[in-house]
Amino acid sequence: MQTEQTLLEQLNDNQRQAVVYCDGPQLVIAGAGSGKTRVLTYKIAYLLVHYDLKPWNILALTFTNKAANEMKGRISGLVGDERGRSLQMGTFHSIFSRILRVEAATLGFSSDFTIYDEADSRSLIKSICKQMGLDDKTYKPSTVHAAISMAKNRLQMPDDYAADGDSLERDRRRNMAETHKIYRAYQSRLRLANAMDFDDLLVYTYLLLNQNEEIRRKYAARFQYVLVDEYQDTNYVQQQILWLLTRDVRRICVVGDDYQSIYAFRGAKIDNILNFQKVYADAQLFKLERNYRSTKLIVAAANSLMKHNERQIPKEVYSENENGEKVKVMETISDKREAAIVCREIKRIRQQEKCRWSDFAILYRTNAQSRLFEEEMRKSEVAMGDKYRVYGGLSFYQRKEIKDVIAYLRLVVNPNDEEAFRRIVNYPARGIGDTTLAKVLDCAQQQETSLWEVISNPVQYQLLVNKGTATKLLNFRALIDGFVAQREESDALTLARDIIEKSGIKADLATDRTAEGDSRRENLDSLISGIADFVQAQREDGQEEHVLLTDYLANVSLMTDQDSDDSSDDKVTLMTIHAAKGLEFGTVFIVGLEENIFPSQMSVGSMRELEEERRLLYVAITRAEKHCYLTWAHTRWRFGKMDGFVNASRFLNDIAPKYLDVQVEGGRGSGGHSSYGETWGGNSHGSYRPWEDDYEINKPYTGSREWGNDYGRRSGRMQNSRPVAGQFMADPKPKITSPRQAEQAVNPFSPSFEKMLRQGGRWTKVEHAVTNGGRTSGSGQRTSAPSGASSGSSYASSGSSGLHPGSVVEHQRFGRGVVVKVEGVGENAKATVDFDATGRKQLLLKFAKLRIVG
Ligand SMILES: Nc1ncnc2c1ncn2[C@@H]1O[C@H](COP(=O)(O)OP(=O)(O)OP(=O)(O)O)[C@@H](O)[C@H]1O
Repeated sequence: MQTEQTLLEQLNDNQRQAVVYCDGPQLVIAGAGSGKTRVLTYKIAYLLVHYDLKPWNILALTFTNKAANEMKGRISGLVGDERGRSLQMGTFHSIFSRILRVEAATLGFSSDFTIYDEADSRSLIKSICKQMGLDDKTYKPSTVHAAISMAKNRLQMPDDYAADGDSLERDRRRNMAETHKIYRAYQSRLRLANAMDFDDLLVYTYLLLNQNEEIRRKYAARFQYVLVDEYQDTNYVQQQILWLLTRDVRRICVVGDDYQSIYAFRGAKIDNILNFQKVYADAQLFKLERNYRSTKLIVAAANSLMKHNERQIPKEVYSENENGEKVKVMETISDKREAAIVCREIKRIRQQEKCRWSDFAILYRTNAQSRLFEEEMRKSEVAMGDKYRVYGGLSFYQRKEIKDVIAYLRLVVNPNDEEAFRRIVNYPARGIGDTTLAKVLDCAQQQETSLWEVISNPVQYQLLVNKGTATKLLNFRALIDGFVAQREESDALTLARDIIEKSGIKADLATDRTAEGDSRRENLDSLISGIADFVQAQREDGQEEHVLLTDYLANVSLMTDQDSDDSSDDKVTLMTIHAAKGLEFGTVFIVGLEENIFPSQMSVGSMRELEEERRLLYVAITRAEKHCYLTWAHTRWRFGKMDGFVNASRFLNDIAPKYLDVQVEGGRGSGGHSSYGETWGGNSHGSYRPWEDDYEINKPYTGSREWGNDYGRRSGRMQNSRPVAGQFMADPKPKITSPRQAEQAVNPFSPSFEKMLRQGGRWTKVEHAVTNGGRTSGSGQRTSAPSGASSGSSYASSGSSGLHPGSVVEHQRFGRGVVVKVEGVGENAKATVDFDATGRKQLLLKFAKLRIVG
């Protein structure tokens, strides 16, 4: 246990001031890496030691359960286990779901309500659309759910929504005019199922506190001090709940960084942090600006990026660490090369600095981008197949076999749970088909009751099924009833084991002798181990003898993205930037810095969204301690074809060039200050000369160019206007998976592929795409005319046609030059060109697209 004195000694001046100020509302703006967690942890310890507050009177809200557990552990270390354990600390959802269970009756729910996850919500919407006769291609469940979720985030209930002209108009424009009716049906089905979705946990907490003054006072009095982490990512409802809880005593401390607000797509409102001092007029502002994590140059680069955002609280984050090296920008010819180069760099740095695999992270905008890196790592010559871990994709709890068992557990706890019922009523198969289920559903709808009620009283609800089906339904009911009866005596572990056995799931899985079947059985074992762990942990925490299923389910359903992260492995991390929030790594690669990927296509039309994308890049850069790389590729495969309109991300132009060391594939960087250009071009790598084989024939490019100006010009004038599908949006719920099997990908430079292109006549289109930086079409037409280019110019094709000594040509990177010699034919056609700025080069025409300008 530490004394107040020793606690405060571990903080810098600004951190200490933020910790000891407890007289009223407080806003702590904490720059990246400035010790936000430390301040929160120590402040709570200080409240316990100096003010002798009782731990249950302190409410601390975090972004993930993991963060809460870590903080609890650290506080216990400072002030002792007993006090640490009793703190009210967790995510908004987990803390408020506990309150809702206690107060459920006031809201007309029973305390055993189920929490529907995203998949449940979508499945329910799908079922409603089906019943309403709406096409689920027009009314995509995910889109409808997003609309409902956003409405809830605005505290707009079905009646408000139906009366809101703007919402109705927007839905009409999207051909989804019936959304308000779906919303109404959705809310009523949730209620019949005694279920709440994630958003409801907040909405009902708000309604509970707002409509019941006595209850509000009770909790306002209980939570004498409220602390909130990551305040920049709170939404409107969360802010409203906090106001209800703190408006009397106003002892609230919010910590956050407006620069790191990246969850607007989930409803987060940066205005909460920007306007905190308006809402709490007497709030004191504290700024933590010293970054302990990164080198000076990384911090400076990140700051320079943020100068381009208008909406912000001004701050000057600084570092007292060493200068370090500039942020490296790597421009590669293709997405495959990008992956190859990143892997090579990881190996080089690891060997040079004797660091661990886990010191590296590859961060991308969307989950789909991980595939190429996985493929590269799995190549035998790269041999990193077991050295990486992908976070994303299907989480453990989303796997079918796990969802099946959880559905049984849910139904036992809350037999009215419609989604659980529908999932398992005929799993394992017991002869209750879709037609029967549809009848039960219709009956429940007409009688405004749950599916369970209908099968419990089929006669009363006039369920019209034949005798055989009625018996099957009764048997199912008896099976579940048996577990319900057992629920009070058995703990969660025993009950889960019994359910797997008696429901027939175990027998069903036993029949599957495939590798897939093995993995399903292993997953079930793992689920059981998880339940055993939970039961054990609860007992160690002094919970009662029987750890109830309700507690386990509440815990599982509120797991957040990062909660199952086991970062103890020594592996390279591959994850989206959203998932990397709050983490730090020695070396960070931020990949795919291209227009329409980062920033995403969805954001480029709106200033606010662009600013959010810029903040996302800020978050990514500030994860790096020592080395930070920004990479982009001239060509990228998407949706099974090469995207030949790739431009560098406009954000590269936002970072002050003096903090960047630009490396162009095949040549030295523009910075000229780094020795890195040498190794990159291939000189000091000995045998590794990446470009000579597949791109430029002669020596690597050794010239320089003005990165900043060039990108400004290019991204400005050659915007890609093609739509990009949702696959490239941020995955709102990144999940952890093991490395997955390599998928088949087409290698743009493989012999067979080239042959295919030549034969299929797509070659011209693709080869233009390779290097002409945004101009389109096989005929050499451009979608937008680059400034200074003559409108009559044409491209040299894969052969040498059109090119002859004396031709004046333009190359995207080397600039203008005069052709000296043309030799070879077809595939092997080469040209020797004297470039004004960069000297003589010999180029393979099939790759080095030259535009003939004179
Ligand atoms: N006063 C201090 N003295 C030494 N190290 C510190 C101090 N405060 C924080 N640190 C260290 O700085 C690093 C960053 O701290 P922390 O993770 O709390 O930052 P953060 O503000 O939460 O960062 P971010 O918002 O970027 O995720 C940690 O390694 C932490 O131990």
